This record gives sequence, C-alpha cells and structure tokens, in this order.
Amino acid sequence: MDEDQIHQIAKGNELDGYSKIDRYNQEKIDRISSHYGGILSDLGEDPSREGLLKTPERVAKALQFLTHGYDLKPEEILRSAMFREEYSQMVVVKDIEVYSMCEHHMLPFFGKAHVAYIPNGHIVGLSKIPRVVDAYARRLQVQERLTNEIRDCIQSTLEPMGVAVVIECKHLCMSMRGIQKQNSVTTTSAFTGAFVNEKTRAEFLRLITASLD
Ligand SMILES: Nc1nc2c(ncn2[C@@H]2O[C@H](COP(=O)(O)OP(=O)(O)OP(=O)(O)O)[C@@H](O)[C@H]2O)c(=O)[nH]1
Ligand SMILES: [Zn+2]
Repeated sequence: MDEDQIHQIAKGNELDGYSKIDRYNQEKIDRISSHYGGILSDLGEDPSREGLLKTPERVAKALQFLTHGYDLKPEEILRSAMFREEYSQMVVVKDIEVYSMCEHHMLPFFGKAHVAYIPNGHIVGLSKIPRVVDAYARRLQVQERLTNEIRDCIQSTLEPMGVAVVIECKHLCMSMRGIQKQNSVTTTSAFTGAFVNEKTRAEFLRLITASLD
C-alpha cells in the first residue's frame, strides 16, 4: 500500500470528522524523524546509507498513522449515525480486526474484537462500531483499557440496555521478545446492563463463537 492510499484511509469521510485532521503533520514528522536518525546510529546502523535515508521519515509517518486515534472523537463517530428504531434484540458485530500498540514496549498487539449491544430506542450505523474500536485501538494501549473504553463509549453515547465487548489479541511483546510465547492469546471482556445477567451474557458468547458456515 503506498502512502497516498494510507492517507486516503486515514482521512476517511466527512461524516466522522476524519477529514478535519492533518494526519501527516509535517512539524511532528520532522521532530519524530530527527529522533530516529539518532536511534539508528545508537543501534549501530549508518543512517546515511541508501536504504535508511528515508527511514526516519517513514517511521515517523507510520507512528503517526498507528496512533491517529488520538485525533478522533469516538462519541461523535457514534452520534453521527444514531437512528430511532424499536428493535430490542441483541445486535452483535463480531470478528472486528484490532491493531493496537502496547504502551509498555510500543510493539503491536492484534486480534479480534466482538461487540454487542441491546438497543433502547436507538440503533447505530453498523460501521460505526468498528470505527469506535479503531479510534481507541489506534493509540498506545493496554488491552484491558481498550476493552473498557469501547464499552463505556457505546454505553454513554447510545444509552442501550447493555453493552458487551470481548477482545482476543496476540501481543508481539510476548512473542518477539520477553517471555517469547508464540501462541498465547489474551482475552479481555467488559459488560454493562443486561449483559451482567448470566443468560444474556451466555447468549452473546454463543453468538460470537457460532460460525456462519
Ligand atoms: N495487563 C497488560 N499487560 C500488558 C499489556 N501489554 C503488555 N503488557 C505487559 O506489560 C508488562 C510490563 O512489565 P515490565 O516488567 O515493566 O516490562 P518487561 O521487563 O519488558 O517485562 P517482560 O515482558 O516480562 O520482559 C509485561 O508483563 C507485558 O507482558 C496489556 O495490554 N495488558
Ligand atoms: Zn508490551
């Protein structure tokens, strides 16, 4: 994917306020790049060799993209597509890809989020749920806080009967380094309202493990 395409994705559309943000803020890029020149030298590399000439700038742009959630307003994203509707069954959006960065090592963690809510007079445009997941995931995070923030944003904005969030991720800081466990997956969950009830929670867990095939 070239930088123009990434810029396009980062910009998104008018509705959710993405377009107001100058993703590649040149001043920040210059500052972050200048640090990375020194880091490359400290790692024993030659920052002036051909392959590395543009690396500090590329890293700066990548980091800006990977943390662009700081510029987003998840509550506004949800409010931009809330509709009055008398549907009162569970709505589940599952298998939402998550890419985040652990705040301890600034290494990626990635996996899936499953989100459900039970409407209380309003439903929300389905795409807005993955957008909320991204708005919080594209920051420096711990998986537990990411899970709670998604839950709290949906509960306080949409005011449904309840919200459920389950996130399953692999952390590169646990596989590429450190304890070096290649297959461990961390699961976190957060519930409000109706999902505190064991039967409702069980129904949600059944739906996220059910396959479409
Ligand atoms: N609870 C939680 N811990 C995380 C997350 N991401 C990374 N960590 C952990 O953060 C901890 C930081 O511990 P430290 O002992 O300060 O760092 P460290 O010496 O690099 O630890 P090791 O990874 O065990 O080598 C580690 O145990 C990581 O596994 C997360 O999303 N949630
Ligand atoms: Zn980590």
